[in-house]
Amino acid sequence: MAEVLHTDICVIGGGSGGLSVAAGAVQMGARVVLVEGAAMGGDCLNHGCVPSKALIAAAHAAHAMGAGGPFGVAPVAPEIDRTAVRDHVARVIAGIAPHDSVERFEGLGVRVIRDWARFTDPREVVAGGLRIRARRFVIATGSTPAIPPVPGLAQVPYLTNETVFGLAVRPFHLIVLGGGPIGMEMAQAHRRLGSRVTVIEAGRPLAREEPELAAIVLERLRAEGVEVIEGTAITAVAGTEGALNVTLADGRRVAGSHLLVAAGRRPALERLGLEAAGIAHTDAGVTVDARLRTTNRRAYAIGDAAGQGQFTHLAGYHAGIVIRSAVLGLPARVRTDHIPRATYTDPELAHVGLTEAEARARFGDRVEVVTFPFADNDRARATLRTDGMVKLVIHRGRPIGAGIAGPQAGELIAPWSLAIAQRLRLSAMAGVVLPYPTLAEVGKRAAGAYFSPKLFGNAPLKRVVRLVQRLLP
Ligand SMILES: Cc1cc2nc3c(=O)[nH]c(=O)nc-3n(C[C@H](O)[C@H](O)[C@H](O)COP(=O)(O)OP(=O)(O)OC[C@H]3O[C@@H](n4cnc5c(N)ncnc54)[C@H](O)[C@@H]3O)c2cc1C
Ligand SMILES: NC(=O)c1ccc[n+]([C@@H]2O[C@H](COP(=O)([O-])OP(=O)(O)OC[C@H]3O[C@@H](n4cnc5c(N)ncnc54)[C@H](O)[C@@H]3O)[C@@H](O)[C@H]2O)c1
Repeated sequence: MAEVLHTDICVIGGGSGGLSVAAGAVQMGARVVLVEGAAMGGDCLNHGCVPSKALIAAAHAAHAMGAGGPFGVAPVAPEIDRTAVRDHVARVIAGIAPHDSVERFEGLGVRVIRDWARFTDPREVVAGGLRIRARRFVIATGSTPAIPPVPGLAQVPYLTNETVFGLAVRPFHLIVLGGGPIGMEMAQAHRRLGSRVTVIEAGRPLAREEPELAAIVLERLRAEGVEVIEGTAITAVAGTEGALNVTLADGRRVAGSHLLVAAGRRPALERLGLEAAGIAHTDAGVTVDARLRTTNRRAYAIGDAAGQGQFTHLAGYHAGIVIRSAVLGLPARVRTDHIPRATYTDPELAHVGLTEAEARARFGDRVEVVTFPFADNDRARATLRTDGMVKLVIHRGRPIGAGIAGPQAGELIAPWSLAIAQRLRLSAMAGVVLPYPTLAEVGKRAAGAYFSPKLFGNAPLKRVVRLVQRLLP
């Protein structure tokens, strides 16, 4: 008979969400068991955010060597050692790994079990030869690459986010299936590292984003030589290692050396035995309420497994909600309107709140939109990075959506995340004083663009000003 382990909180999955719950809960005094079946740190550290941003940084360095011409700096062709690039990515992961390690978590007082967890009944999980009975369970099992049912795909060697960062060779011609954030980030990075790249997207690339902002990114990718075929799906795949052929819905064929499948994600639930615990789920993820509680009152689901979006910062935010609820007993509820997202292409693409289309569907004609181009920002001009735009969606004097395409958009979205989270008035964003010359001024100027027509060219205001000027001593 297996040993029974009693605990307050059992966290299943040691990725972005699960580690945050475990660290927070144990340091507040709860007894915590953490079960992780693969590498500590989850997708973000091992196969996602961290390696992708490290690869993008290497690609940026390569691109910069050929981009100095307009500054009077003669471009040179970079010599790229793909083994060294792969090692750089691995070193970045290894540098962060201690923060997510078994040793650190055991040092905090968490009991870490390295195994796959499975529910056997509504209040018991088995893992590592133990029966874990917990007051509360937190399902934080993340997601895995969705592999579309394309004929022939299962028979060819293809890459996913779980294998692409281990490549030590330069793909001669990388075909990317899917033009979402993963597909586009990887397409540009590989192009800059010397591969020919073709992205094939069934619908619109970066479809979730404001179309005019996505268009800025797409134009740049195409200008760098990434071929983007949109509006047609891959319907068949054939070939062997190094010699692959894909057939498109419109009959076209594309031949390439490697294929990266970036067709979305599916929640990693299959190992969990959710039925035994009475936990309902759909293809999108575990069914949760506004407090992230599942249909089993002892269990919560967070992060990618909860199917409400796939971002590390969302998983971290979910963790905070669960800590307040399961550790402190407070009735914390999730908000979704203030969660930002960024895609780390160059230029970057970032958004928080509603898009214009979403806002119009909700508020109709009461929505106002202003835009401001990076071309009118002095820092962008000085650095020759004028390809970009800020787009603000405004309702009753408050920003309810902000999108940015441009250099450092992922950083520049920060004040808008605060503004939307705190429901600040747009006047606060227009009135802030920022250092000159910074890219951050594009946000302030966009907010100012909303007020300019109301202040300048306003006939009643002009009459008041003339009167004041007559009366002033
Ligand atoms: C290529 C790529 C790039 C990305 N870039 C970004 C980015 O720049 N910014 C961003 O915010 N997000 C990014 N993401 C998304 C981000 O990685 C995820 O949203 C995040 O990792 C989700 O955290 P999580 O805790 O829900 O799951 P994960 O971090 O995936 O952790 C889940 C863990 O649970 C474990 N597990 C699963 N089942 C079981 C079980 N039955 N028992 C025990 N353990 C189990 C898994 O092994 C895994 O370690 C990217 C994703 C990819 C694929
Ligand atoms: N910077 C970031 O924060 C970041 C980066 C990468 C990933 N992520 C997260 O990971 C999630 C998944 O990203 P993703 O890019 O894999 O998924 P996605 O769902 O955003 O995009 C997948 C695309 O593949 C297309 N597709 C599917 N089948 C196809 C076929 N047979 N032929 C051609 N196209 C096909 C779909 O139309 C879709 O546009 C993102 O939504 C995001 O939440 C975040």
